[in-house]
Order: sequence, then C-alpha cells, then structure tokens
Amino acid sequence: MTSAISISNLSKNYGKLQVIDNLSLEVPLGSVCGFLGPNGAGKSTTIKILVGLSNPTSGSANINGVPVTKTGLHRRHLGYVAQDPRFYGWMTGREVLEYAASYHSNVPKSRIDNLLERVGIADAANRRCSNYSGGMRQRLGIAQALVSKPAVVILDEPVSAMDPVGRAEILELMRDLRGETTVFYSTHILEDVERLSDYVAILNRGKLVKTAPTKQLLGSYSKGALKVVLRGANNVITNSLKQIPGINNVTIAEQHGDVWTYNVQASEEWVMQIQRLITRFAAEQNLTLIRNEPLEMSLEKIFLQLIEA
Ligand SMILES: Nc1ncnc2c1ncn2[C@@H]1O[C@H](COP(=O)(O)OP(=O)(O)OP(=O)(O)O)[C@@H](O)[C@H]1O
Repeated sequence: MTSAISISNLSKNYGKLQVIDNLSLEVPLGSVCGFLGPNGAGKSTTIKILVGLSNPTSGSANINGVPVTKTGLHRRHLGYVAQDPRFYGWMTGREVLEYAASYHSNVPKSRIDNLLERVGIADAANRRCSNYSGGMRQRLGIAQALVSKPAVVILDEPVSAMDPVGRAEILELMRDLRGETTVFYSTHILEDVERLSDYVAILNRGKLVKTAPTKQLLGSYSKGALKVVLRGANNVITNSLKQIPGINNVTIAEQHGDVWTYNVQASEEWVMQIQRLITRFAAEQNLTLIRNEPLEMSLEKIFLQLIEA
C-alpha cells in the first residue's frame, strides 16, 4: 500500500447541487499534502466525508487501507482537526487530551505532557478551554488529533485562526510530523503550501484540477523562463544577451554592483539550448555565470492559472 488516503470516484450532492464531482485522489503515505481550492470548491465537504461526518452520494474512500464507512473503523487510523475546533468548555486543555486518550489503549501520561508542550499550550494546560482563543483551540485540536499516534492526520484550514507567529509555529509542527504520520490539510495560504507540502491537490467546483508533487508542479510551469545571474555584467552585456538567438525577452530583476540578475524569456522548447548558449556567451565575455536555471512560477500564479482555465 502506497496511499494513506485513497479516494475513488467520489461525488456528493446536496439536493440538485453537486458539490463533489467524481473525485479520485491518492495521497502518498508519509507525505504532507496541501488540499487547495477557492471558496466553495468542496474541500471541507471532502474532508467531512473522509472523517465520516458526511456520507458520499456515490464513490468510496480508504484511510490507511481501511474503507471509510458509517461504522467509523477507519477513524482508528485518523486524527482530525475541524476548521474551528470546539471542546467541552468546562474541561481544561489537559482534560480534553486525557478524555481523548481514554478512547485508546496505552497512551502514557508523558505523551499528553509532550503534546501540550509540542503545540505550545503547556502554560494554559490547566485552564478551562472555554477561555481559549481561536488559535489556542486550534493548537489543542492538533494535540487531540495526535493523541493516538494516527497514521493520517486531516486538518481543515489549520492556520486560519492563527496570528503570524502562531502560524509559523504550527507550520513548523506540521513539518515536524513528516515521517511520523501523513498530513492532509486544506488551506488558502499558498505560500505555506509551497514551503511545506510534498504534494498538492487542487480542487475547483468539486473537480480535481491537478494533483502532483509540489516540486514537479512548480518546475513544470517555468514555461521557458530562465533566471540568469552574471558577475561582470553591465548595460552593454544586457544588450548582447538580448541578441542571443531564441531569446524573446530579457528583464533585469536585480542589480548589486556588477552582479546582475536577469529574467530571460525563451520559447519553451528552446530552453535547454538557450541555457547552453548563455553558458557559452558568459565564457566568451569573460563573465562569471552564477546561475542559469529555469525560473519557477509561484504556486499562487499556477493556482490562479489552473482555476481560471
Ligand atoms: N450542508 C450543506 N447543504 C447544502 N450545501 C452545502 C452544505 N455544505 C456545503 N454546501 C455547499 O457545498 C459547496 C462546497 O462547500 P465546502 O464548504 O466544501 O467548500 P470549501 O472548499 O471548503 O470552501 P471554503 O474554502 O470557503 O471553506 C458550497 O457551494 C457550499 O455552499
């Protein structure tokens, strides 16, 4: 088995409205997978089906090889954090975790201490969680999801209630979980996905528009753009660079003394040849070629292209 989450031809209708449309998706074991899509794309609906809070109209899904069913057997393999997690307000954070642990065998007390520390709420562990802020509830939710050391953790917009510091801490925690569990999370913050996720899955109007390893997706959209950094450059060199056959456009991205960074645009099919010509050009002009590589597009730009297509 190589998939932690396997979704097959999943559809969901609310009356006449089809919100998930024949979705199939494999989330590789051990990966951190960002689940993206504009508002209303169907991310939360998919997540609710995966955790057993909603039934699909048709199709199926497996978590860690166990079919998602009403009986909820798959939940043994699953930790889940809702978009705005809520707890019994009269319980302290520690009691919430102890209560969650009581549903599983052999959760040592040290694990609860460790989780409280790990999500950054150890200081508030003995306070009633009715007094917790949205960000603190989110952290407690993550700790609760991890109590049973699940094979898969699903988080619905885990950093939406966080301030920038808290967001960075939670991202660090999610990064830390790599190798320990599979993380599948929905978000609108594409910059985080770009930094954190090995995989992305993009949903639009209930349909999967793209799933790929993040690096592969970013690499595949360079579309003939190159980043070239030359030491010893000047305006004359810039003009000569523009004359290289096959180069359509050259813009100066940065300039520090005689180290100039260029964005070079060529036809996609000529990129490798252009890279070779630039290497030769630098040698002929006695320049130091510091960089000569495809310019990756940001995930945000790729996302917008895919969604608007
Ligand atoms: N219980 C429901 N009854 C009817 N329609 C619903 C219900 N729940 C969700 N929807 C609709 O399903 C669609 C998908 O909603 P969903 O919450 O899954 O999107 P999302 O991608 O999570 O959006 P967001 O990023 O805004 O959280 C929306 O059109 C929403 O209005």
